[in-house]
Amino acid sequence: MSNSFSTQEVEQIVKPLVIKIGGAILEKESALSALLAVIATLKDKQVVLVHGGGCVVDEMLAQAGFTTEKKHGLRVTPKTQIPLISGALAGTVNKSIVATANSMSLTAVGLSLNDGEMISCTLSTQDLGQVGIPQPKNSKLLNALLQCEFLPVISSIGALDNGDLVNVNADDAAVAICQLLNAQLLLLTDVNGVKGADGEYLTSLNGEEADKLIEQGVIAGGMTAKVNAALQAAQQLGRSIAVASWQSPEQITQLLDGQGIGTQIQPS
Ligand SMILES: Nc1ncnc2c1ncn2[C@@H]1O[C@H](COP(=O)(O)OP(=O)(O)O)[C@@H](O)[C@H]1O
Ligand SMILES: CC(=O)N[C@@H](CCC(=O)OP(=O)(O)O)C(=O)O
Repeated sequence: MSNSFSTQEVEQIVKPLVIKIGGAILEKESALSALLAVIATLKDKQVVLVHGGGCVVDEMLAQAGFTTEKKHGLRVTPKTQIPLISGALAGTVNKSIVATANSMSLTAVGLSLNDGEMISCTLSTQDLGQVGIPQPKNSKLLNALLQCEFLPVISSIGALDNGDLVNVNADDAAVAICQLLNAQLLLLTDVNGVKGADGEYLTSLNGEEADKLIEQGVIAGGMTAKVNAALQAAQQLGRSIAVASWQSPEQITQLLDGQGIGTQIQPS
């Protein structure tokens, strides 16, 4: 009997799905559970979660009496703040997502970028302190975990070749994990996608349009880092990357059915 799937559909089915969640989901326990409940229904799909937690870092730094600054959506990270930032992201946030997932029988495993040498980092040249630029390195650990049906949950703390810890923007971390696995990528945030100059959500966005909107200040803050990360992934993988909301996790099944959700960031 011949099957009726196109090559593209078959690729879509067998590729792992990397889902990046922004930190704000952690402030809404029911949203995280709702997302994990949808992931639990994707029985034949290998899923990897990459998470941020910028808002948790903001709170912890403020509590410790530190001020913090962001440039183009990236946190300036003095070396002295690394213990606190890595403790927040690779510790508190990562362990609490893993615990919530395991309470829902998802058999999650908490990791950071340097575990199993998945991702190597170099220091950003943008004068940001201990901020890392991630590159895919070794997929053995992730492939083994996925084959054994674990749900990997990855924080955006990485390391340089000399062993120093670095803070990586979580959208950049998700792109590197996606490249490592040649996976599909979905960037989930607290809004329904990227808004254009008229304040309406865009269904599609290419590099040229994005540069203009960033220059005009229409795309700002954390959305700048996200759009730049998505453009890089779209360009490298030769396919569009969705930016959508974690507030509507049921959209994931639409994405897997080949429908566009949120804003599709296009390769140029
Ligand atoms: N053009 C834009 N369209 C949508 N959101 C934008 C835009 N420009 C800035 N933002 C802001 O970016 C935020 C998402 O970025 P960020 O807070 O870093 O998300 P996450 O933590 O999910 O990575 C939105 O909540 C919104 O306030
Ligand atoms: C270098 C850099 O900016 N690192 C980010 C890492 C966390 C993150 O990206 O969190 P969200 O996805 O919730 O924004 C930070 O310190 O906030």
